[in-house]
Amino acid sequence: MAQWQEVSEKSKLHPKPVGLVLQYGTAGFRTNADHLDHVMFRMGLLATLRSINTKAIIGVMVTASHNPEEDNGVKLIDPMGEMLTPAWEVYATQLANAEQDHLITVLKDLVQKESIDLTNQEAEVFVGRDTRSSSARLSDAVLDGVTALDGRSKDYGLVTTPQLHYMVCCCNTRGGYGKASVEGYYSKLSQAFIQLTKSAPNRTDDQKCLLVDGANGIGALKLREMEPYLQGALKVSLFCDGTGGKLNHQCGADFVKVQQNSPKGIVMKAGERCCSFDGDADRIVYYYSDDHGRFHLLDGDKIATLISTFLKELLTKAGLDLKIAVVQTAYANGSSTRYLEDTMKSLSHFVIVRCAKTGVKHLHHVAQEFDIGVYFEANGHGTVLFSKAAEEKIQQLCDDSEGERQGAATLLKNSVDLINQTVGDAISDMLLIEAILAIKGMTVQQWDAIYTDLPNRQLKVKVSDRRVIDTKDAERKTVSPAGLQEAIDRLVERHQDGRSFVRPSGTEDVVRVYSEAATQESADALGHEVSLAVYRLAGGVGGEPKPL
Ligand SMILES: CC(=O)N[C@H]1[C@@H](OP(=O)(O)O)O[C@H](CO)[C@@H](O)[C@@H]1O
Ligand SMILES: [Mg+2]
Repeated sequence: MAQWQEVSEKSKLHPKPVGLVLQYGTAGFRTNADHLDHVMFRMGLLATLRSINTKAIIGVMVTASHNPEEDNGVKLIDPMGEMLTPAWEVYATQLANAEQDHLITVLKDLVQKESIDLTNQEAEVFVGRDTRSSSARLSDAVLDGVTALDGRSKDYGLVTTPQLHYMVCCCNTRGGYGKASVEGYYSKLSQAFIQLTKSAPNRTDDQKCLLVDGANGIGALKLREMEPYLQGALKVSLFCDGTGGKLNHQCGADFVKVQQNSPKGIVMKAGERCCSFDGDADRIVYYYSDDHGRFHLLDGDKIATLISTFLKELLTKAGLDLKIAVVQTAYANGSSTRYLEDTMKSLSHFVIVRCAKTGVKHLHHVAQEFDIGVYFEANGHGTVLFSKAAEEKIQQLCDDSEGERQGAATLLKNSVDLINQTVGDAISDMLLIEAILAIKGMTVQQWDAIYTDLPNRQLKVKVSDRRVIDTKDAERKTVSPAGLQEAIDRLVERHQDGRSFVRPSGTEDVVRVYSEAATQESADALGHEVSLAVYRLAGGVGGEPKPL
């Protein structure tokens, strides 16, 4: 059993800056890398306790995703590869913020509350990291934390966030989900992709080509490693591969989505299919430039539409009666929701549509309620979940049917294998999208034309305390401060197809404002008007928001 005195001594080697307070945000802790050594050590402790508590392997990923290179962060992974359960986020925050002389009290409290038996209990933690210059020393701090509580650890070194989620799930299912190695990951996904694209025999070399922006991060490294496994079934031209530019700087999925523009320096031919990963390769967005040089973004909403249509068509062909749902957030473009709810229904492709709070953990949870749950945030983070029963029915049909039904079931089965169900995965999502486009013989323009996005705008407002804003209805309405929702309602009414909502960010000290309307001018004006209302009613600081 670990000696508390010893843990306390070891913790002194990872000193906490006195007074520093951090929150476990939408996706773990994230801040300047210089302030995180103690957090990493303590997350090593927490992961070890969680491992004892769940009798399973827990993952710790050192990354700050799409943040600048100077930042870093940590994400914890639960037994089935999903994100850490919210109940333990509270402990994570308490541990990260405890001053040195209070740390053991907080640990003992946790052990007592969760009835963790520290005697003769095995614990194992998997650790991975992204390519940031600070990540190696920070992941060493995590490993120190695990050792301090006598846990075992396995250091996977440089991996994408979804690869580490996959490893955790593989091991905890005793190989049921796959082989827990990067080679196992590459083989599983590549095989499924090759099988799927065999159903598109007329694919031209042109259709096999894809331009990939690796955000100068881990995704670029890993995609390059994976290429031989794909055996030419996909021809990737990789740029922002980390050899020259800076991580996430003027490139990557977040840059492309927020700027609604291509990464700096990339040369795109008209109509050429391009995609961008984010800094830890758990997000992806697609885009292309048309004959007039106009930029077209295909975000998480367009991806969810493509995937759910594909799956729904296969279910119909296979004669499988499985409930399929698409889970979005309030940031989903209104056109996508209308398309999913109305147009697909009229095409006899009925899917259930749900709205969850921002943050993948919320979407994942809702998606688990259905036979098949497709979930995507508008920014390109998402995946598909299949229930055990759904997977079994698909497998059974592969074995027992013939002809068109068996063909459809086999495509479904290969899709299940290609999808990383633990978490959004840029590489897995990319391969699935490429396979769907190939099988449907669809160009990126045709995909884009499924529906037209409503013009929209995302803005940020600084307030003295963003917690004064409370929301309901999956963040689509505010309940406080008083009068804000009424003000937003009045402003929205003045714009054709207007919609707007505000919520406190979980990763930055700002209030986010979203607006959409029939024209860009209108969306921008509405965004500005709502920003002003937030500024006036929710304690804005600094100068008043200016019109765009
Ligand atoms: C509008 C938006 O894109 N919000 C992002 C952002 O959360 P905020 O709570 O909005 O800061 O970071 C999250 C973690 O990466 C991501 O899940 C989420 O979608
Ligand atoms: Mg990310």
